[in-house]
Amino acid sequence: MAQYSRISGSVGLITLKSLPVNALGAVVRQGIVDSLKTALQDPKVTSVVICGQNGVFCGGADIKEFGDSESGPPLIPMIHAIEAGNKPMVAAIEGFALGGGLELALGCHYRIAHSKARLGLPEVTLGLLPAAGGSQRLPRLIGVPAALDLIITGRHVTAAEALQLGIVDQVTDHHTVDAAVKFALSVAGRPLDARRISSYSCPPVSGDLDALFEEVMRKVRRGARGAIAPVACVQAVRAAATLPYARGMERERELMATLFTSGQARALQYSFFAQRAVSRWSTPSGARWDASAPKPVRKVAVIGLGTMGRGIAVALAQAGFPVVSVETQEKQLTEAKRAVSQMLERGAKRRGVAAPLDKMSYSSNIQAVADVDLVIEAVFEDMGLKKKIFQQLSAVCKPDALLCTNTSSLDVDQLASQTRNPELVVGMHFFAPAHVMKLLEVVYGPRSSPQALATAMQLGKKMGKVSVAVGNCPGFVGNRMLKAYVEQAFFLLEEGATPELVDSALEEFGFSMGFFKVSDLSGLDVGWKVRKEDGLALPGVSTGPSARIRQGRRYSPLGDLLCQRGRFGQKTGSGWYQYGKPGGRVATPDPWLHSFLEEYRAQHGLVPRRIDPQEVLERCLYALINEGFRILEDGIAAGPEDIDCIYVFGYGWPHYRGGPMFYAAMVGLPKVLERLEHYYRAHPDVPDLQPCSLLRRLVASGSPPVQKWKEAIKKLHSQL
Ligand SMILES: CC/C=C\CC(=O)SCCNC(=O)CCNC(=O)[C@H](O)C(C)(C)COP(=O)(O)OP(=O)(O)OC[C@H]1O[C@@H](n2cnc3c(N)ncnc32)[C@H](O)[C@@H]1OP(=O)(O)O
Repeated sequence: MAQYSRISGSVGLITLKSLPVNALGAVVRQGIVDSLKTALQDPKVTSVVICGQNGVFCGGADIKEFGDSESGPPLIPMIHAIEAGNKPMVAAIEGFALGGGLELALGCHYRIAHSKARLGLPEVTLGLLPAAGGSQRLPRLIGVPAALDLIITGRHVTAAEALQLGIVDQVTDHHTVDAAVKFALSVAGRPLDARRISSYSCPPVSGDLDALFEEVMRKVRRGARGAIAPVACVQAVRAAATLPYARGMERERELMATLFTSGQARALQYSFFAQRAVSRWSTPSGARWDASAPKPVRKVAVIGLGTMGRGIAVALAQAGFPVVSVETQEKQLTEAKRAVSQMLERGAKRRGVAAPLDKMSYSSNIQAVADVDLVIEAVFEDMGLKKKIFQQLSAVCKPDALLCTNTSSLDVDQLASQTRNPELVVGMHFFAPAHVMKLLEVVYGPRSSPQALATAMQLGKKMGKVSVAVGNCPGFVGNRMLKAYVEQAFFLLEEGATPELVDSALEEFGFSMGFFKVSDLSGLDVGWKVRKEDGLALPGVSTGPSARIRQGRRYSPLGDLLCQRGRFGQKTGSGWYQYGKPGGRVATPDPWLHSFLEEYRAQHGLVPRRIDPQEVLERCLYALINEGFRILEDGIAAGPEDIDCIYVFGYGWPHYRGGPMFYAAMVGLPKVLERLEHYYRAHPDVPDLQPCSLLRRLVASGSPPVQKWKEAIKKLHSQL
């Protein structure tokens, strides 16, 4: 709702009231329309202030209402009525003015912001554009280049930057509504024509306007990789720059209509709520986020300063934690100190703050962690080494310290069993580079206490990560699913595809890099080492029937064969592609590799066939999705939102496709099932293609929408 009152004798005060962020739902819009009418009709009122309750101006349109048929007064005429009003309207901005919230403020004649407020038009992140006049008013107010920057990126600006850009008229450190009322009293009776932004022309740009838009559009298309909203944002701003306001608004409406009904907007809005849903974690044993208080964490340690350890230490220091970093190899320690300081300085420069160098301390002695509240072990993926470290930590640390491992796939419970307090052991699986990547898998073992899980989840949140609680199994969620995808990519090469064909299909889908390019970048030797440890990559079985079978199922030794030839990817100058020189970064197709594949197929009696991009997508993505269903069935992830966040924030799944499980729901579960059945018939020696029983049961129960899977899975489990 919106509450109306009159204060200071002559100021009408409209307060938006809709917890938690005063979103502009139907009831709020109705309240504003009614309050506005009262204020404009009351002869005692000479000016009006619009504010929000609880220190928040407005978080924008109510995203929860987007799928529903529209009810209540529409936003655009409401904002026009505010702008057209004959009494000065002042927006009192505290907390946030985002999306429709900022558009509402832009309809006002003046804007006063608290110094801690943040403003922005983040609609692009929801697959939309600022379509309540924002794309037309903002460029008229602050100019085309600055408006393009804000609208295309969706970034929030501080009140200080908003003042500098000309979005707000005044910034206050005091009570914002009081300041706005005082301001409203001072402007009462002043003419308003020059304050109505819709009547402005965009300030002229220096240089050629067409050239500017062409350049921006080129950049946006390159960066968007198939996302349609950023492109529509540019088109809408171009309309503001080239058309009268009314025609610009028509263009804004047309573009919005296309976006609004697109699958991309639905996916991004799903993702918005999924990110919030994963913070409300639960485990199969009944532990829950709202019943488990985290332990206080004041000081943290990182063990091992390789690439991962350095990134984790930087992320912790940037989040304000004092960090003790332990590295026993002196040479590595010296290098790491320099690298960590550089990373902190670069990050600080980018964010315009002081580098938190004073948060870091270093040691080559594990005793240095004696007084910390939480340790993150980040040494090599070697179970023997990790076990030894956990034994040492258990002896050295405070008895109530949380011991975490950054393992990407090893058994967290085995490590817990090395300690005095296995309930205080959890996995914190970061993604490289750990100070950049948003994802954190928090892995609970069978003995991890709810409090340990809650503490790691909260630490992740403080580090700005999307933290997802997952159960303990080889590869957890992300890497377990990836295995099925990688396997299909190899099999497709055996059957006739090239790395270029597979990669271009995946890149066309929206991944920034296809699997083979990623593999060259991260180093083929990484997977080879794991396969050797798992008993898959065996020396001396390059021919005969056993060459392509391991542990009773189809196996492709192609990756192992490249590694045996020293082709580790970019670092050696060749892998699935060639790079000209070791360390080269530009992938070019490699004739040697093509001949090698031909010889390999001939040697193993494989008759190559034409493979189309659709098959690449179906085989790679549906195999991965099928494993996702198995993970849900096993209770390793609590719901599809958890898997989707993991893939969007950790594995480069295109954000505008929501994540693999959302994508499966969009494609249609019956279709995913039918294609998996088809491929499993063709490849009965590939168990990953055998449709999982949960997928079958969801299809049999009518393929509920993805938001209802959690409920459906619970019901299906209870029927077993
Ligand atoms: C014609 C179309 C015109 C306009 C289009 C739009 O306005 S689209 C909406 C544009 N606004 C946004 O994109 C803002 C989205 N919200 C946020 O970025 C953050 O929520 C915000 C406001 C910065 C607050 O962040 P904070 O970390 O403090 O809280 P949290 O994100 O957990 O949100 C709290 C709960 O509020 C719900 N919520 C937030 N914004 C909206 C919204 N616009 N509509 C509906 N609900 C919203 C959010 O889901 C949280 O609820 P929960 O039940 O906990 O999930």
